[in-house]
Amino acid sequence: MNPKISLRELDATTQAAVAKTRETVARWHAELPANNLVVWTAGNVSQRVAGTELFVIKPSGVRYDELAADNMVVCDLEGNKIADGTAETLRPSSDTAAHAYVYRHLPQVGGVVHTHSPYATAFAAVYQPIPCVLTMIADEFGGEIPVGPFAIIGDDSIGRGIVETLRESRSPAVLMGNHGPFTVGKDAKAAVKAAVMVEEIAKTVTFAKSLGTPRPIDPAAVDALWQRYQNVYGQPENYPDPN
Ligand SMILES: O=C(CO)[C@@H](O)[C@H](O)COP(=O)(O)O
Repeated sequence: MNPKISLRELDATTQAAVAKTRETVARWHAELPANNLVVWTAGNVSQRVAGTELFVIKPSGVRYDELAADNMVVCDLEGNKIADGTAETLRPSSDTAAHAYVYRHLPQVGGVVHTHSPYATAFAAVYQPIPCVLTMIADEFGGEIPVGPFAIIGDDSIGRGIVETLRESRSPAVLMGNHGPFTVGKDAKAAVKAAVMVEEIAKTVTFAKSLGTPRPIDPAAVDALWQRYQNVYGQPENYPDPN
């Protein structure tokens, strides 16, 4: 707990930004069960509060149908809950330290997601990177999806493993060994999309392996696919985003 920071004593602009981020993070948690990425409470989403040293994350162990903006927990970038208006006893996600480490060390990251989605987690269990054998992998991940080191929850070791692995890759997803996928993005929506996509392609590659040997895409083609998808696909930046 960081009692030194009290939400109601922050300026009105920051309070408004926190309120908007709480709504956003609550909304994107609903996509985890909706996309079959979690069972029970086994996954979490966070988003940096733009322009501040704060981020918002779900409360630990709370069912997705009980999550709402007003029970989203506000933390400083060390992962300490601030006096955010929720009950003092309401604890942030057990992965808060990992999310906080990512925000401290990857300033371009605005959203983090962790799940135990079955197909991606199976690759984490056998320490197998997901090879770049599909155009959708090249589009979204820019190459193979890497495996990160095993680390026990409770300190900065998971976060350090995520950051050190992602720094060596274009991928917004890392399969933490013996644990499961963590994904990052410019915001919670982008990180949730990466979590949905990594599970989908892990499933397809698993099926492909049962049919034969998946064939990696030529690296030059991967680069071309990734550049197009990142810079041309979809609508221009100013397209009105309802979320
Ligand atoms: O991997 C773990 C626990 O080992 C966590 O990811 C939980 O599965 C989700 O925890 P909360 O966000 O509900 O604390």
